[in-house]
Amino acid sequence: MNITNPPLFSININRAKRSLNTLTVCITMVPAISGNSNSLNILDFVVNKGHGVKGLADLGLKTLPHQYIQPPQERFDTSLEDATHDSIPLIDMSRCDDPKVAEAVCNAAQKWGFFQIINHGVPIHVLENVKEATHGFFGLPAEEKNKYSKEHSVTNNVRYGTSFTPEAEKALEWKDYLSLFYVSDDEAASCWPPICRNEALEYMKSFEIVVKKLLEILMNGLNVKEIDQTKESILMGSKRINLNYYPICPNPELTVGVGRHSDVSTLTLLLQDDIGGLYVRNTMNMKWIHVRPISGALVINVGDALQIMSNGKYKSVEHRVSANGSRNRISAPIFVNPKASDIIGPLPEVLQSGEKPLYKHVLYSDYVKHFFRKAHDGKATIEFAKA
Ligand SMILES: COc1cc(/C=C/C(=O)SCCNC(=O)CCNC(=O)[C@H](O)C(C)(C)COP(=O)(O)OP(=O)(O)OC[C@H]2O[C@@H](n3cnc4c(N)ncnc43)[C@H](O)[C@@H]2OP(=O)(O)O)ccc1O
Ligand SMILES: O=C(O)CCC(=O)C(=O)O
Ligand SMILES: [Fe+2]
Repeated sequence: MNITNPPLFSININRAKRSLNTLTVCITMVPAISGNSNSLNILDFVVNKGHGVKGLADLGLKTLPHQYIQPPQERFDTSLEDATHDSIPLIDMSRCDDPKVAEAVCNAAQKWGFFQIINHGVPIHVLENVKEATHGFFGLPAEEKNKYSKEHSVTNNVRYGTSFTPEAEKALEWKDYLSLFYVSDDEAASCWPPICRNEALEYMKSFEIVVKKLLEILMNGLNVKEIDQTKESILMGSKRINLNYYPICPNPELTVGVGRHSDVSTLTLLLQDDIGGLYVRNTMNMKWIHVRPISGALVINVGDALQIMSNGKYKSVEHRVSANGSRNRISAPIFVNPKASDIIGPLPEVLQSGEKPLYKHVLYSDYVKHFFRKAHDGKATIEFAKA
């Protein structure tokens, strides 16, 4: 990575004084992070002490710490990117039994890997509640949030973190997250943070019907006529909700909110607020398309598990998120996945006609662990399953 002249930190004291918590942080942390090469202290403040990038933003930094400076080829040139007028398909699910809707869903999954849906049946108040609960969680003091970090969480199923894999990344990403893996209502009631657990659970449950419908349509497009119990487990045997928080960034042009990656899920359903910043690769010309926020809509994308099961027919497309210089952004993806113990590979129905398998069979948890052990690297994860 090419980093020249790492910027010095400068802190806006008035902004930092706005809350007592932040003031405490400010007094105790300024000496520790005011150098220009003190990477250990930034990591300590953001990762170990659990302040996250929100903690940095609350200090009112005027320049981005050098640890967040991405190499030039990974940065955003939003003037170029917003100039492309392509957009991913928008599909109205109110007549989801209409063959035209099924055709639109299958075409979008093949051509774009991404689409937005409206009239999906998830009540607006459920979406609004989870957005509010996300702001609630990230607004908690660092000590509270840090109870859910990898080091302190009572379970692996609940994890508060920052960036993606800080220990493996050459440059960090400007995002904090809370990841909630669903095991049971009882486990959620005892382990998920009280400030967002009911809202996250209600959100996850309200999706069940539309997820099943989408998978039924997509399976039909692969000649899979019935989703029996085995298929149901492989397609949607596990669910994870992430609540993502992208605070205001002092130099958004130098960093990313999330780097280029594809999801390892079967399908991802994503709720974003009205701020924007999600970009999807147009695989036909390799340009980036902005996913325009549409009130009440959900963004759907194919994940690697479905690309593998469909033998490449449905595309798990690279996407990334920009950082924002003026507004805090949140998003809430639900990752619908195989179970960790499932073996995934191209479905027999897809290979029936003699098509050559592009992927081998892999244990799904091995695939996910491979994804989580490295930094974001575009479409490289799927190499792990190449035949
Ligand atoms: C955070 O920023 C992100 C996240 C994403 C996510 C995109 C997705 O598509 S998430 C969907 C993933 N699928 C599942 O969770 C369902 C299946 N589950 C499993 O296979 C397992 O539960 C497991 C996730 C592999 C964890 O199994 P476990 O036995 O508990 O293994 P560990 O040893 O604890 O973890 C393995 C390895 O992964 C790291 N890790 C685990 N959970 C998370 C998490 N929620 N977030 C980040 N990293 C996680 C963990 O640190 C371990 O690494 P080690 O180096 O410590 O061994 C997309 C974009 C983003 O920016
Ligand atoms: O925040 C977003 O819009 C997308 C986040 C994302 O790609 C992810 O969490 O996998
Ligand atoms: Fe993603």
